[in-house]
Amino acid sequence: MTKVLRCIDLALAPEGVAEPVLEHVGLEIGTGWTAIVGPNGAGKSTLLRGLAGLLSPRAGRIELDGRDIHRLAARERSRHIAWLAQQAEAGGELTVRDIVMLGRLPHQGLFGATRVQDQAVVAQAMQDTECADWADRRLSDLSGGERQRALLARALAVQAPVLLLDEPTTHLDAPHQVALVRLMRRLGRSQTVVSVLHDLGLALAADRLVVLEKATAGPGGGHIRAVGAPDDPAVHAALRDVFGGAIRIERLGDEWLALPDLGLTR
Ligand SMILES: Nc1ncnc2c1ncn2[C@@H]1O[C@H](COP(=O)(O)OP(=O)(O)OP(=O)(O)O)[C@@H](O)[C@H]1O
Repeated sequence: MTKVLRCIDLALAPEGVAEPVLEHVGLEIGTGWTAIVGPNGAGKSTLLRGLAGLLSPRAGRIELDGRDIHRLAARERSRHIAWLAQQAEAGGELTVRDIVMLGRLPHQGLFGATRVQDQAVVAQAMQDTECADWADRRLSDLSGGERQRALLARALAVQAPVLLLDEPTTHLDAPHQVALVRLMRRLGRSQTVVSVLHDLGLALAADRLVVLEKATAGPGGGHIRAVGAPDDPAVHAALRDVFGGAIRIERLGDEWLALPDLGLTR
């Protein structure tokens, strides 16, 4: 099973943007759950889109177990790398079950015949994201959080060794955020799970954080400020720096908490 993503002196820019927003990215991401964090506009989604093979590098390259991901056939790449986008799709007339079944497409034959095992994988993915109860409803009729869970189920249904999730907790209530964190930790035991997260409290539950820093002036020039485990002091220092002192990081038992430093007096 392929598992290791490696960025080598990588520069990336969104489509149509002249200057790279991220430069000199050197990073190796293997099995486990990795959270990408950083300020708005630092390039988190751009990095994730790059890892998914959706952007051509402006410099350097990205390898999956030593193979340049841009040399993989699209179908092969989509079997190896599953992807949840930041912007939820409307889904048209498709039901939740139809949408989740699309996750099996990279594994199906020429005529897309659904196999018994595909149905079992789809059922499991809907169970893992708690959307089995409304499997026959149209995606377009669901609430924001329900839709997010259905699209997450589609990404899970790919059963790819690499799972890339851009803001997967968007629209989720607290119990479903907790369930998703537990799921990412569980999947990380055998898969390479990478998620962009704004909620630093959730990100500190990951095996590893990648902290991005925005360039001090003007567009472009974003870079990796720190990579490490949630208890790594260098990661804490980087988080405090890139968020301009707006957060405090504290330990509570075995967990690390990131709290907004509101500075309120009552
Ligand atoms: N289509 C685009 N056209 C022009 N600039 C873009 C485009 N998409 C992104 N950018 C710019 O690229 C930079 C990085 O954007 P990106 O979406 O990767 O940041 P991010 O860290 O994910 O931000 P956020 O936390 O706000 O989601 C930003 O300065 C953004 O304005």
